[in-house]
Amino acid sequence: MITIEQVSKTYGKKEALSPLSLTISAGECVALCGGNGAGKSTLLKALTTIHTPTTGTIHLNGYAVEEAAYKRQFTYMPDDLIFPAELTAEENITMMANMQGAPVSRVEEVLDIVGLQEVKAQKVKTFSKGMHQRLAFAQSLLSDAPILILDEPTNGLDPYWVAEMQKVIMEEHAKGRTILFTTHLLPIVEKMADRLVFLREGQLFIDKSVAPLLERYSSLDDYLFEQYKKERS
Ligand SMILES: Nc1ncnc2c1ncn2[C@@H]1O[C@H](COP(=O)(O)OP(=O)(O)OP(=O)(O)O)[C@@H](O)[C@H]1O
Repeated sequence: MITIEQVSKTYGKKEALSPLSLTISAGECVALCGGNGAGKSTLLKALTTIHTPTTGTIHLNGYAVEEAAYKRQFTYMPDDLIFPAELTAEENITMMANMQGAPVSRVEEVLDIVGLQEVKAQKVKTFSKGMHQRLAFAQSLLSDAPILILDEPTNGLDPYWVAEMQKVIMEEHAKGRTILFTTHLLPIVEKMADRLVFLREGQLFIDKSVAPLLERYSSLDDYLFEQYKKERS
């Protein structure tokens, strides 16, 4: 369970996130959407302790940020992960497994899941954008922490890998893990998410269950278009 209470973030004079409260139940799959600069990554960075919120509190499965158990509750795929370029894919993932306290046996499994087994001996500097992205996803699968936090996981992937990654995330969801991911692609939200949380200019704009919306609208695009129209009228 993720409990966010009145969390805000200000960078200098810029309020990237206005005080925001949100509860995500254990086992839910939530898509965090919104335009460029809406505050999605800022919220994920607060959740993952990369940034300290300006105000508010966050609990993961009841643990506060200050408690050691907090960091054991989640695994995270950032949108800007930089790997040591001179190390191979396997060396990078092994190093991360050691840092995360994950069993080394898991390294080969995750490289397999993301289809990098055959190129695992290649230095990361030779990798394409999509291969980097799959490696970042692989490291997020090392630990079996109950909450999986993914920042634009399908960014830069070709259609085959978009579908494969969706499949893996849905399998993790089916195992009971709580998933919070950001995306700009509403068809992915339709396919994967139980719930759509949409930020606009650092504020909560929409928080709705996806299935009932898809009973009323032919797509989430149509629903969002209507919300914007309502606002302007
Ligand atoms: N380290 C930082 N210093 C100053 N401003 C920042 C910093 N990080 C983000 N911002 C600003 O905070 C706002 C929210 O940014 P954030 O990266 O959270 O948006 P986002 O919703 O993830 O956007 P995108 O879809 O483009 O990735 C933006 O106006 C951005 O310029």
